[in-house]
Amino acid sequence: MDEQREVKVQNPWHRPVVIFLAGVITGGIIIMVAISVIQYKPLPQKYKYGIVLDAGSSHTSVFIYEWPAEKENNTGMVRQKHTCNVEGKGISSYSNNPVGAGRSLQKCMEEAKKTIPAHRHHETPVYLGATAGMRLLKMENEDASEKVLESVAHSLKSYPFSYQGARIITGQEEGAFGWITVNYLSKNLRKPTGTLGALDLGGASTQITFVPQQEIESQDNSIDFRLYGNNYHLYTHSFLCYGKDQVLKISMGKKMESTFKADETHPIELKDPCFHPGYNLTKTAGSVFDTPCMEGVKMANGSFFHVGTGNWSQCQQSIRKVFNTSYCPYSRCSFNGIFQPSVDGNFGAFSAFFFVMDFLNLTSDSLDITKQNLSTYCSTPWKKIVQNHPKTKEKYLSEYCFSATYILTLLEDGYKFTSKNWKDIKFIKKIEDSDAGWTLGYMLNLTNMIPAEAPDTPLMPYGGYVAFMLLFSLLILVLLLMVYLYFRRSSRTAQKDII
Ligand SMILES: Nc1ncnc2c1ncn2[C@@H]1O[C@H](COP(=O)(O)OP(=O)(O)O)[C@@H](O)[C@H]1O
Ligand SMILES: [Ca+2]
Repeated sequence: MDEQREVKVQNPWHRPVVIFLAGVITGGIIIMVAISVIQYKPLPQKYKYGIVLDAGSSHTSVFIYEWPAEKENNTGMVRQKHTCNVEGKGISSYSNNPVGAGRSLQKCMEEAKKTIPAHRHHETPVYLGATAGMRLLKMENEDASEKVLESVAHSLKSYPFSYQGARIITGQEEGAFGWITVNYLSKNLRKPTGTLGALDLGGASTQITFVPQQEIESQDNSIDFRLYGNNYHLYTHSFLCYGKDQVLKISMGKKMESTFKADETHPIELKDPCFHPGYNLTKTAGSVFDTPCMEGVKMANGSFFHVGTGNWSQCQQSIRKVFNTSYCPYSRCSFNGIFQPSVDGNFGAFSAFFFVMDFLNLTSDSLDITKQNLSTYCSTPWKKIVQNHPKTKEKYLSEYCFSATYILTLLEDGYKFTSKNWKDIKFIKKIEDSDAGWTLGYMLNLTNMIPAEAPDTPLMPYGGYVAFMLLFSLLILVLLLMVYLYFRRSSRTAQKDII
């Protein structure tokens, strides 16, 4: 009996104190895991907002962006929540009525107030960036351009948002921020993979931006960025007056200059291969020559009949005349003496590049097939075109043949794309529900949302962390149980041996 009692006393697992301590340790581990899991659980998502107005030459669009507050420095987190197209023309058309420019924004800004939760209004930045239409107005009439900018600024300040400025952005900014937008949305910026070049076509200017293989020979065309720990050396150029609306005016002006000299009788007929056969509209010379882009072209006046002949190759011949390729002060040029390295890698072509090519179903064929299809389209009678597209605005409809011919000529003769790398051009409108364009990149830059260095990332993702903690604590429990069972068995064996 005495021996048995001694053994019982020697076996520590039978002591209530030890059992109590084991319970406390196990409970402590469970509480520790529970607290750390709850502590690091992501808080319910809080969203922040930003507004950018794209005051283009033809119209103004309001973009509302949204992003989770605690993830603002991660690539691809900002998304487009809402867009609103301002009624009427672009702000540069209000040169004779500047107050009207500010007033035109009202409807869309009221919509923005409804879209963004009221408690976020005061911290939501609003930016307005004006592009080539306002650049041209500034060249023509600086005073009028300032009055228009004052008017839109005054209008934007009357809303409860955080007004951050209304200005004309430079062509380099327009190109570079378009490039940032498409690469941010494609999540290319933190990966070692290549980037996407950006091609933007507007009504009054066009931009080309990409990472070149060759050295950039002109300082004006070079932009450097450090984003997420990577250095980017970009080539960019913006051609003022080479948006599709201005090129249409220039090429019509040039045609008028050459035909109207020979024929003095009024009203004059302007035969145009870029318009469909059967198209015939009376236009005024003033509506063609109302631009500073027509320098050196002899001005016509009065009205004329704009008559379509629908001949694609003649149309291309007439468009080629707007590119000056007679001089180049560098090793290679696109046109008008502007340096351009050879195009390299994939390109996203957006805004009017997309609108036009998508409308004509010309976004996925080889360059040769695209030309053939466009040629057939241009020679289709105007009557039939209208019948086939009763809902499309006739002004847009009448210009698609011209616009697509200009696009092919700009890409092939201007930028030197070939039938080999034609497939590298992707005609895009949106990437992941956000429009391709300069506005997103502009906002990301001004709100410092793209850090120069890669932000620190946790050792493991949240899900992995929770799973790890749970498994680890389960392992400790199992170990404790095994030790307990082992000691219990060995103490029983010891007891039996003694008996
Ligand atoms: N659905 C459409 N079809 C064809 N062209 C369009 C369509 N929507 C917009 N556009 C054209 O896209 C161009 C947009 O240019 P915009 O951004 O206003 O000028 P910029 O960038 O030169 O200041 C304009 O030429 C406009 O007519
Ligand atoms: Ca534009």
